[in-house]
Amino acid sequence: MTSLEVQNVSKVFTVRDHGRRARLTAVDDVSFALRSGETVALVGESGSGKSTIARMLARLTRPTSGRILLDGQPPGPKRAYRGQVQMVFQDPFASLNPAHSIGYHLRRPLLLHGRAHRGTAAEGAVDLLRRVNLTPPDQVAHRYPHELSGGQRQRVAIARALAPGPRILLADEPVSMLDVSIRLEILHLIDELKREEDLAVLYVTHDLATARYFATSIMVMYRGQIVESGPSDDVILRPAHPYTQLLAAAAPDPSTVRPARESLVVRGGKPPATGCLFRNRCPHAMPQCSESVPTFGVAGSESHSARCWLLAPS
Ligand SMILES: Nc1ncnc2c1ncn2[C@@H]1O[C@H](COP(=O)(O)OP(=O)(O)OP(=O)(O)O)[C@@H](O)[C@H]1O
Repeated sequence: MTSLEVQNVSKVFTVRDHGRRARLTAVDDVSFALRSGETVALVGESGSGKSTIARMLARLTRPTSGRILLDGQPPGPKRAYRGQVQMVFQDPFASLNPAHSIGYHLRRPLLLHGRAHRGTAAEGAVDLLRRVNLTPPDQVAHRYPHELSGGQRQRVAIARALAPGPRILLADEPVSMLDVSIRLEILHLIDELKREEDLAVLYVTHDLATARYFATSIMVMYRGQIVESGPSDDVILRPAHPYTQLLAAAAPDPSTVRPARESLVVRGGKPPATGCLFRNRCPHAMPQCSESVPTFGVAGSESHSARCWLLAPS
């Protein structure tokens, strides 16, 4: 069983604020694990730090502090790590090179990661296209990105991510740029591949409905922190943190899929710098919320917890 463990990871960016250098904590002391055969959804509004987490796991950016362990070990060289951990990006239009054929996009990682040699790479590419249901695969291999629809391109991006034979797939808003009508197909494809290949999947999304449907567990992020996590149904049906409650109340009917970017955005005044970062938007804020934010278990579920004083045992 493969696992990717995130231990107390933080990411601080240096940004310019009115011409002065300032520190922006994009991810603040986050811990969780991804395991084979499970999808973990990371949900939260825009700017909460979801992509920064995915990018740190893909080793596209370094954590400022904390550790990421692959099967209990500090990850080795980047190429070997990328053979195990692959990412699918949000924008299928930007992620493929218009100058190269689809077959080229797939042969390259097969060769680079030693999964094929010159004589077998073309066949390997066709096999990958078959696995993501792009038919007829031998013809699709000769096409160029501009000849494909957004959904087909995202299937190619998924095929390319599968090429090195990864154990972990990071899917950063994989359907948010696609036509609503094909989003579920792509999410079902990722789900099928997860089951067939026993992948561990991180699903980054704004959308609570698909998070609940496709993920084993959900983590809710607010301003760089995971404020609630637990089994998907528990988090959505019995949200414990006032922020999750707000998201769940604003979410669409779970049987439909729509871009939830707008629906998840809730408004408030200037955010606090310490204590509970949500307290200025919280209808239940108490004096102790300005001091510390402990994590409490939610009664009735072993793995459901939230960072909120409302859950303190009386
Ligand atoms: N390279 C960077 N330099 C400076 N700030 C950054 C950088 N990347 C991200 N940030 C900031 O970090 C915070 C978290 O951004 P991130 O993209 O991780 O959020 P997100 O939850 O993925 O948002 P979205 O859903 O819009 O993609 C934001 O305030 C963002 O502006």
